[in-house]
Amino acid sequence: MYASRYCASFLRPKLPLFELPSRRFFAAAKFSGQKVAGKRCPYIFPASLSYMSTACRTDDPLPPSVADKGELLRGLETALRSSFSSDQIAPPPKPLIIVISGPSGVGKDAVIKRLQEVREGIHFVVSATSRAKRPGEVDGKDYFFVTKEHFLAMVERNELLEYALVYGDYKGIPKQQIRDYMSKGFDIVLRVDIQGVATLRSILKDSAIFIFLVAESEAELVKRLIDRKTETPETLLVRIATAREEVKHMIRFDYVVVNAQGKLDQAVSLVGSIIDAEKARVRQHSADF
Ligand SMILES: Nc1ncnc2c1ncn2[C@@H]1O[C@H](COP(=O)(O)OP(=O)(O)OP(=O)(O)O)[C@@H](O)[C@H]1O
Repeated sequence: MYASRYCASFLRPKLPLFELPSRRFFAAAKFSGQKVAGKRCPYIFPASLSYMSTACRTDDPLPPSVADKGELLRGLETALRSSFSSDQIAPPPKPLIIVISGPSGVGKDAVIKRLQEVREGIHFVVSATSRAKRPGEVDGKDYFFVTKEHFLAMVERNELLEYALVYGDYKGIPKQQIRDYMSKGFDIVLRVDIQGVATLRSILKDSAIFIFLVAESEAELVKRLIDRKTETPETLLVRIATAREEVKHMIRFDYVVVNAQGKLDQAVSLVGSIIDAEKARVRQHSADF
């Protein structure tokens, strides 16, 4: 495992408490930055220390024994006058809110479903809707299917983060569900129609990431909608006309992901990479609503 061994040098005169590591592994080097085995030592201890020391790698394949490593570590701690902390250096990533939007039929549901299958710790917030259930949809899984009256009562009680009237039906996001899952450490995925994006941006600002899903072309999007067999020619027309308008709002998003025909996994993998990158940010998103 060790391609090289460590060597260090410690100038003896000012090291009263310090035991020199065994000579078997540590060749003496006279001062920081000195060449050892033909290489300049990359690690240089501050010159303000009461002595100078260096640690560098040579090409010697022999690893130091466990005892020697322990000895070296203790020596380094003594030199630094503090022990090495085992605390995590990077702060633990905070749960994210990921907003996914895009034209009707682009594959929002398909991408989210697959993302949940391949990635742990994702909670897809189940929206409430007043639209009728489509064949195969499950109440509480795909949506909470409620009556228009029930939906408006939820609005009245301020239970929704955002809601909109989409193609004659209400759709909205229950706040409590987000709070509950974020407190358990889950990343939250919200699926909203384009008109909800502007509202969510104004509420969540930079505390969420906004991903716009597109097909590779308009022609592919139309084919996909036809193949889904859920639309009449009239509703198809409305969805396609709306999709044309929606693409103009891409600028509101942080990322655009192409969900190309037959390449669902590629789109899902890109969404996963975006989430990973966002979690590695130094200044993390923090939601407060
Ligand atoms: N990459 C893909 N390749 C082929 N077919 C896909 C792809 N992604 C999704 N589909 C299919 O396209 C159809 C539309 O997908 P989906 O219902 O997920 O879209 P949506 O954006 O959620 O639509 P809506 O907003 O109307 O609910 C579905 O039949 C789905 O299985």
